[in-house]
Amino acid sequence: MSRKNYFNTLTLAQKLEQLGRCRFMNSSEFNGVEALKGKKVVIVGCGAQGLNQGLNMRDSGLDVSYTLRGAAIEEKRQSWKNATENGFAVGTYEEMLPSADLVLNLTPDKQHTAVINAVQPLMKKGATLAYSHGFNIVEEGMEIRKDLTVIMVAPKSPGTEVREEYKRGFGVPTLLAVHTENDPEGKGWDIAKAYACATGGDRAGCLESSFIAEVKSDLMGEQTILCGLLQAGSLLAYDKMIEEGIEAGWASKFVQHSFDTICEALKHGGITNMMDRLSNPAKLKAFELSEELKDIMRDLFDKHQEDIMSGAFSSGMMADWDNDDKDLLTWREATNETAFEKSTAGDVEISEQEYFDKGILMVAFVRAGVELAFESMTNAGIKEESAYYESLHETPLIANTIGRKKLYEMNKVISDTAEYGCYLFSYAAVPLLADFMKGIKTDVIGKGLECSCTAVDNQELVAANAKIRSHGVEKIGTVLRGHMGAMAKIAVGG
Ligand SMILES: NC(=O)C1=CN([C@@H]2O[C@H](COP(=O)(O)OP(=O)(O)OC[C@H]3O[C@@H](n4cnc5c(N)ncnc54)[C@H](OP(=O)(O)O)[C@@H]3O)[C@@H](O)[C@H]2O)C=CC1
Ligand SMILES: CC[C@](O)(C(C)=O)C(=O)O
Ligand SMILES: [Mg+2]
Ligand SMILES: [Mg+2]
Repeated sequence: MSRKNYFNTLTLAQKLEQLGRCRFMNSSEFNGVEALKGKKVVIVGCGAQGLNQGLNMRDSGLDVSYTLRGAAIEEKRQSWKNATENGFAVGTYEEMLPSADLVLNLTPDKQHTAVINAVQPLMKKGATLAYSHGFNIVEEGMEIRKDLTVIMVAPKSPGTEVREEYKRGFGVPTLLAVHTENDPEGKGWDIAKAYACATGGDRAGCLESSFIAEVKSDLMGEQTILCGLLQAGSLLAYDKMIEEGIEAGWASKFVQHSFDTICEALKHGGITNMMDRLSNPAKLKAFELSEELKDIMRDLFDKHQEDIMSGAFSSGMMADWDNDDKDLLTWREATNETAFEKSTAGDVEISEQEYFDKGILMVAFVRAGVELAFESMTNAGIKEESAYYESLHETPLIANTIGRKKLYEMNKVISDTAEYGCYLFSYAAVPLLADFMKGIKTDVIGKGLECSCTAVDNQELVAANAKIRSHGVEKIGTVLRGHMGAMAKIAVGG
C-alpha cells in the first residue's frame, strides 16, 4: 500500500516549528462545552477510548451516538454491546454520519485509512473530524477533504482512567491540535477546546500542541518507559527472583503490584519522592543501579526516538500491518507464554513499604526509564511539558493496568500501536540487560538490603540527591503538578 509520510514532506523549519508547538493552556481560555451544545457528536468505534470519551461527553451534556461497521452491528460484537448497554444510539455509517457535526475517529490506527475513506464521503460539508492520535495524518499522510475541519484531542492516559478521573470530578492531561491543512472556517480551536472540556481534560491541564508533536512524543513514551520498560522490568525481575529461590507466588504478586505501588510515590512527588521512600543506603543503591541502567539503555532509547523521527518505526510497523500483524501476534503470544504471565499471585501480604525496601531494582528501572525517555524526547526537540506527560505523568497510569491483570491487561488496554512498540522495545531491552542482571541478587529484588544499619557517606548522599533533584523532569514536574493540584481543587470545589 502506498503511503506518504507527511512529516517528511515538510521543510526543516516547518518540522521544527510543528515539533516545538507546546503551550500550557490557561483555564480562562476554555468556555466549557458551549461550542458543541446542540451539535451532533458521532463516534466511530466503541473500544478503549471510544466508550470512555463518549460516556464523559454525554455526562457533560452533549448529544453523543455511535456508528460501527456493519458486521459489528449485525454480529452484535463487543463494541455494539459497549454502546447499546450504556444506552447510546448506534447506527450504520449511512444512518449516522450525514447529520453529524463532529465525528470522532476512535478506531485502531491500523484501520484509519480504510475508516476515513469510508467515513469522509458521508460527512456533511463543513463538519469536523477528530482524532485522539495523529498517526494517520502524520505518518501515513492522509489527506482530508478541504471543507472539513480536522482536530486532535489526545488524552495522555488509557481510556479506563479517562473515565475514572472524570467521575472523580477531574480529568487527564490532554494534547489539543488543529491540523494546519484543515481549518477552513477557523473554528478548529473552539471545537477542540469544547471537546476537551467535555472529556474533563481541561481540569487536568491541556497543551496547545500539533499533530506532529503529539505523534512523535506519544510513540516514544509508549515504546520506552510507559509500556516497553515496564514489561521488560517485570519479566526480568520475576525470572531473577525465581532463579534466586524466592517463592513463586510471592514473586508473582510482588512483580504484579510493584510498579503501581512505587509509582504512586512518583505521581505525588516525582522521582525525588519515589527515591525518598527508600532508606538512605537503599536510595544510594537504587541510584547506583539506575545510573548503570541509564548507561546501558541510553542508545536504545535514542534509537527508538530517532526511528520515530525518521519514520523508520512507522514504516516498520506498517510493513507488519501489511503482513497480517505477524510480528505483533508473535510477540503477543511470546509474552503470554512468559513465566511471569503464567504465574499465579500467592495469597500473601506485602506491605506498601516492602515494595520499596525489597524492590530497589524496580525503583531503579523507573528512575532510569523516566529520565532517559525525558532526555531522548527533549534532545529531539520535543518540549519539556509534552515529554513530562509522556514519561513521568503517565507511568503510574500504565502501571495500574499491570496491577489489575499483569502484562496481558496493559497490552489489551493500550492501543495496538502502543502494544507493537512496547514489544519492539522490550524484546530488545531484555537481552541488552542480560549481563547487568547477572550481577543482581536478592538484596535489590525480593529480600532487601541485608545490613540494617542506616549509615551512609554524607558526600555521596548529597551528590545523589542533587543529581536526582536537578533533573529537568523534576523541574517541569513540580510546575505541572502544581497546576494539576490547583485545578483539582477547583474541579471538585475544594
Ligand atoms: N487505547 C488507549 O487508551 C489510547 C488510544 N488512543 C488512540 O485512540 C484511537 C482508538 O484506539 P483504541 O481506543 O485503543 O481502539 P480499540 O482497539 O480499543 O477500539 C477499536 C474500536 O474500533 C472499531 N474498529 C476496529 N476496526 C474497525 C474498522 N476497520 N472499521 C470500523 N471500526 C473498526 C472496533 O469495533 P469492531 O471491531 O467491533 O467493529 C472497536 O469499537 C487510536 O487512534 C489510538 O491511538 C489514544 C490514547 C490512548
Ligand atoms: C501509553 C499508550 C497510549 O499512548 C496511551 C494509553 O496513552 C496508547 O496508545 O494506548
Ligand atoms: Mg498516549
Ligand atoms: Mg499511543
